[in-house]
Amino acid sequence: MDKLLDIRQISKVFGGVQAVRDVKFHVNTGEIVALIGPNGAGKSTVLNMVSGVFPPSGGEIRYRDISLTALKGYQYAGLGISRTFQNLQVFDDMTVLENVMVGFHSGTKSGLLACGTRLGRARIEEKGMRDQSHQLLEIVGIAEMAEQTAGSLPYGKLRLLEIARAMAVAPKLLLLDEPAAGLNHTETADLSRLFKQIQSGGTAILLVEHDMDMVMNVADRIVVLDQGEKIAEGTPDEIQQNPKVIAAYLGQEEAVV
Ligand SMILES: Nc1ncnc2c1ncn2[C@@H]1O[C@H](COP(=O)(O)OP(=O)(O)OP(=O)(O)O)[C@@H](O)[C@H]1O
Repeated sequence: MDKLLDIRQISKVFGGVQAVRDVKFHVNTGEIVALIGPNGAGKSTVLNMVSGVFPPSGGEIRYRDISLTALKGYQYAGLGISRTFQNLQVFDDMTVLENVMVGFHSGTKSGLLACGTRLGRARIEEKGMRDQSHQLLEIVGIAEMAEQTAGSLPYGKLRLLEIARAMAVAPKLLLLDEPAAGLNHTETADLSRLFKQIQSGGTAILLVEHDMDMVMNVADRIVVLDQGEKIAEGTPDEIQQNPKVIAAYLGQEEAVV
């Protein structure tokens, strides 16, 4: 399998806090990798470095043959990396469909300004965007809510909306930060199926998640962080039996076993 994302010994220091230290792992094309660990282990910090929110203090992140470490956040457009956030980022007053269409703007040839003034190519692209946005809403299972304002959706559906929007750029790599947070058991199971479906379309997923049922169900491989360092990596079966992982989780409310 091809390495899509290669994280090479990255570190992050915030003031005096060493949030991440020499972490190394990779994600293959079309693979689902879960990044787990107790609270404060450094998972979100790794995701933020991969998605260009801030650079590593040390080490390198390679995506295909590009060094992400050298890029600014805005240079990520068009790379095929997309993400969702721990805290929902939807526009409450816009419709569900419009929220998904926002996700297309970085990928359109005419750009946001031309779309706004509805000139030639922009209009054509907008029709295309509407159709594709509808398809994405169908994939995540909320197409019947397309014309409702996003603010009227229940929490679980908003999570699906965020994923539909992240899919607008047809990502090769989807970064998900705690997508199951606040979801009930049925919603979590539905989301797990959706991730498998997204994977079958060729998209790789790097998933930060506390819900161990979801992680064990969907992940091909799991990377475990504790206090900023990688302590284990393996298949779900291997991780569930790893003594270091069990010890790291002792006293945490989310048990691995
Ligand atoms: N912007 C920041 N400034 C200072 N310290 C930070 C910052 N972001 C994270 N940290 C610290 O870095 C460490 C790792 O935090 P991080 O949020 O990456 O952990 P996490 O594994 O995602 O935790 P959780 O599961 O609770 O979300 C923590 O000690 C945290 O307080």
